[in-house]
Amino acid sequence: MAARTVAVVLAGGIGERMGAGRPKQLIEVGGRPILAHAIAAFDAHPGIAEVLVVMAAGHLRDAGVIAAPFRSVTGVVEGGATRTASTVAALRALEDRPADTRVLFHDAARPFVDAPVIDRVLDALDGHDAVAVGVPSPDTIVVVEDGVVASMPPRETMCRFQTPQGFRLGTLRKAYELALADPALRATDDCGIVHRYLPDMPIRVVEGSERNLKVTQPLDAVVAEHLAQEDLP
Ligand SMILES: Nc1ccn([C@@H]2O[C@H](COP(=O)(O)OP(=O)(O)OP(=O)(O)O)[C@@H](O)[C@H]2O)c(=O)n1
Ligand SMILES: C[C@](O)(CO)[C@H](O)COP(=O)(O)O
Repeated sequence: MAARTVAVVLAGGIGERMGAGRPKQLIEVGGRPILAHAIAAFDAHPGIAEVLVVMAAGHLRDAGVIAAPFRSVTGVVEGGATRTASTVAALRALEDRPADTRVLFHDAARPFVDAPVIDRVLDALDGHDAVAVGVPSPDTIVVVEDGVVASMPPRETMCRFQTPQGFRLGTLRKAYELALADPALRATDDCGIVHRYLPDMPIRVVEGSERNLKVTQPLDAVVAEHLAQEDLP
């Protein structure tokens, strides 16, 4: 029997850049918390059997209340000081699962992930152990060192990563095992961990969506409210 596919909603951050005085995933857009939007997208998807929420310390009760109406949420666990540490908390919570389990890691701060994006990640996991979601960059991206341009990669090769990022659990476990043994570990996402510690592992990139924005700074909350209003019946 195929292993259950799990979505991990990472909500372990404190939203420093948002400066709302509480984690930004608790802010409401379109009348409900950003965290609820993110959970709802996976809860409603027929390919997702289970959702695990990783929440910032001190806010587990809030997350429990938000998650309670969703049939597929099987747990709310405490996150760590970094996104990477929060992923580790999720991996611990999933340690009894088979290595071929498909697991999708999603930023709670991306409330408008939709079914077509989730479909593309799940489909790509049939042929790959690691899958990222990306959108083309409308801006020219440059590498800056000491305040001057060090290189200008061709824009058509540039892509902005979003989430969910999908993995076979055994592959992500292996990458994290190596990463956690590295005192110089630094990463901004889980594909970054796979890329650095399992460099021969191809990471398939599938198309994301411009609506799948990450609510990071106050202006993003204004845009998110606008998008949420568009979705209301
Ligand atoms: N220790 C952390 C840090 C981040 N995240 C999650 O990772 C996603 C992307 O992180 P980011 O946008 O940076 O959120 P924050 O860390 O909350 O923001 P900031 O860096 O401004 O504090 C968010 O859903 C966030 O909750 C997490 O689970 N655990
Ligand atoms: C995972 C991510 O959303 C991909 O764009 C991004 O790297 C998260 O970075 P953050 O600094 O934790 O917001």
